[in-house]
Amino acid sequence: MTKLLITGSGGRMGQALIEAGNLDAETEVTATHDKGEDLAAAFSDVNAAIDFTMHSFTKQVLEQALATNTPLVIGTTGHSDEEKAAIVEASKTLPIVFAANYSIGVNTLFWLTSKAAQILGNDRFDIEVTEMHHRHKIDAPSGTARRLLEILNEETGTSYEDDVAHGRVGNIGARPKREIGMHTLRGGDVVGDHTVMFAADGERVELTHKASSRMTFASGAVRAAVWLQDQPAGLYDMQDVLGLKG
Ligand SMILES: NC(=O)C1=CN([C@@H]2O[C@H](COP(=O)(O)OP(=O)(O)OC[C@H]3O[C@@H](n4cnc5c(N)ncnc54)[C@H](OP(=O)(O)O)[C@@H]3O)[C@@H](O)[C@H]2O)C=CC1
Ligand SMILES: O=C(O)C1=N[C@H](C(=O)O)C[C@H](O)C1
Repeated sequence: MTKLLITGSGGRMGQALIEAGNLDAETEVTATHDKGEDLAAAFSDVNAAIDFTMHSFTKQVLEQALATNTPLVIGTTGHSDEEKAAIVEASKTLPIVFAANYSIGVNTLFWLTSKAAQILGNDRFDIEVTEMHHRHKIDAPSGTARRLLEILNEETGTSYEDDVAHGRVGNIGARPKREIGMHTLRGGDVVGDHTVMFAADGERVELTHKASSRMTFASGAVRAAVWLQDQPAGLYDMQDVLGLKG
């Protein structure tokens, strides 16, 4: 039985993770942590920790995971480059899964996006990405959309800094071929929608994923925590857990 710590236990994902961790036959949630509580005590007797909280809190979670040699699943999004570098550094001595999205459907969307970009390219096809989330989400674009853009950048030889256009306004002129449009929508209780669109003269391909329950992310993260028990130190993502690489 894998003993799990869930940080951010009072949050939307924290609640789903407690449910998923106690539903899985191989895991049990034996420790929880929320703001203001003793983090070191929470890490004292667990086999893995799952963190879906706030980007600025990750540093403290990494410190405790390193101090107690506890494998870590990170679902939090919105990290700065410096915060991401701290995760990479910690993964030299600790097994860590760090993924913008733990649903099997979105990880299939990542794979499909890569294949579609290889086949269609960005010469005849214009590439646009949209995402929509609930009104409470604090980072934009979503971590999942950032990962989709990374994949599209890799496949088309474009860059996030130079070629991604975040929304459009005014007399912007005709669309440059290399441009990838990124459009963020926020409203209501939307759990998470992502679309990658390839639009050409005469035809259009749209790849869409819509999450309707946070349990899809939570059960994926619990699966990642169980998988992590047998892994050496290193930085992994959900594609590794699902065996979708290669
Ligand atoms: N990778 C994936 O598959 C998914 C990732 N996410 C990501 O997970 C994160 C959390 O999302 P969500 O659950 O909706 O957010 P919530 O705001 O509902 O929950 C965040 C939780 O973290 C706690 N928290 C915030 N700051 C701190 C801190 N400094 N110290 C300790 N605890 C803290 C909050 O406590 P308090 O309420 O007291 O502030 C709250 O319990 C986001 O980054 C989101 O993008 C979400 C879904 C799927
Ligand atoms: O904050 C959320 O809710 C979500 N965040 C993740 C992201 O930023 O991609 C994953 C999911 O779409 C829900």
